[in-house]
Amino acid sequence: MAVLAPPVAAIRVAVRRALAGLTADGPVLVACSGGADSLALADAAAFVAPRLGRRAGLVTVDHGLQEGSAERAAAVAAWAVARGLAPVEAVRVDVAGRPGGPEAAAREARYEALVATARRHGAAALLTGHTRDDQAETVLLALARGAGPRGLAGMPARRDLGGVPLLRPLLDVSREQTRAACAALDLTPWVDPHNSDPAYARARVRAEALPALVRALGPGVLDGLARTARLVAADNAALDELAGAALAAARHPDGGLAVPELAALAPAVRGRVLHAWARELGAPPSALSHRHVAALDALVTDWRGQGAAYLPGGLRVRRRADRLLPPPEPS
Ligand SMILES: Nc1ncnc2c1ncn2[C@@H]1O[C@H](COP(=O)(O)OP(=O)(O)OP(=O)(O)O)[C@@H](O)[C@H]1O
Repeated sequence: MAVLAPPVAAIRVAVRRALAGLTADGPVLVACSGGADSLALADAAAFVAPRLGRRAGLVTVDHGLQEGSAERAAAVAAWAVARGLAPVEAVRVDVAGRPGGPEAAAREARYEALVATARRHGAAALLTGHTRDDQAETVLLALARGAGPRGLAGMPARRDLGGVPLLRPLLDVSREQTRAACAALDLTPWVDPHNSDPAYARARVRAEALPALVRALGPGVLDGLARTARLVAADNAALDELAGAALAAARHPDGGLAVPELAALAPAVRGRVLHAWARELGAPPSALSHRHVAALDALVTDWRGQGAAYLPGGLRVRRRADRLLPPPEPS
């Protein structure tokens, strides 16, 4: 009997763990670019899911941005069908006319298409191939831009994406392992030229910063960064729970928040309460920064009769007496 290559076994174990926790019916769908990470993930899902009484399918998105992208999508889909995955879809998206840079636009279009496809098939979950290396890059980038705990927690292993559970089974698996698994399985991954394009900060972190850290500090750096993300995520969950209770306690029936209640909170909890409230008021999370939350905080802790704090989305929060007042309803 042929011996199973260790990286193939490790990836199957990781996928089995992720799928074992699913209770909803329906297939799981692997989001696959054809790169080594998501190809190894798709192969493992094809092996593991039927053994857990589930179907595994695959969806690959063609952004139409690179020469030959349609052929790549078709090749990934053909491989998936041959591998026994079902359902299999290659979805073409239109990236033009979206706000932000081309990378952000492609990402937004991709996630929209992935969620729509998952919903159409009643999928129990969508799986992506983010690895421990992606996590380490994310944490390093977050540290470098001075992110708070939310950024340092990196990518969660599980989150909700428009009503569909998004799972990242490979967050403890290294990129070296996904490449080795593909080689052992005789799979030829697609190599995304963007991943090595020095125009992107992440590509520079991948090609230069992380290898330099590994040379200086040893190979444990990648595991260390990923572990930091896990530890911070656990603290975040606890602080978020405290903040949820504190927000409920500070609410006034007029939709405002009671300043004395807010002032009594630890700064870390108060910041989260104000962040959550700003989101509730309609501030787009992607535009909501530390600066906006600090302006709200100043209405509580540095009150000098100043004017309103402005939030993204054209929202204005004022303080009157001992209350923070939500923006007036648009007339
Ligand atoms: N075109 C695509 N179609 C479907 N899923 C995608 C596509 N591009 C990325 N993904 C999903 O998002 C994950 C992260 O993609 P990203 O490009 O950030 O990382 P990557 O390290 O290049 O991954 P991979 O080696 O699998 O391409 C992938 O592992 C895959 O699950």
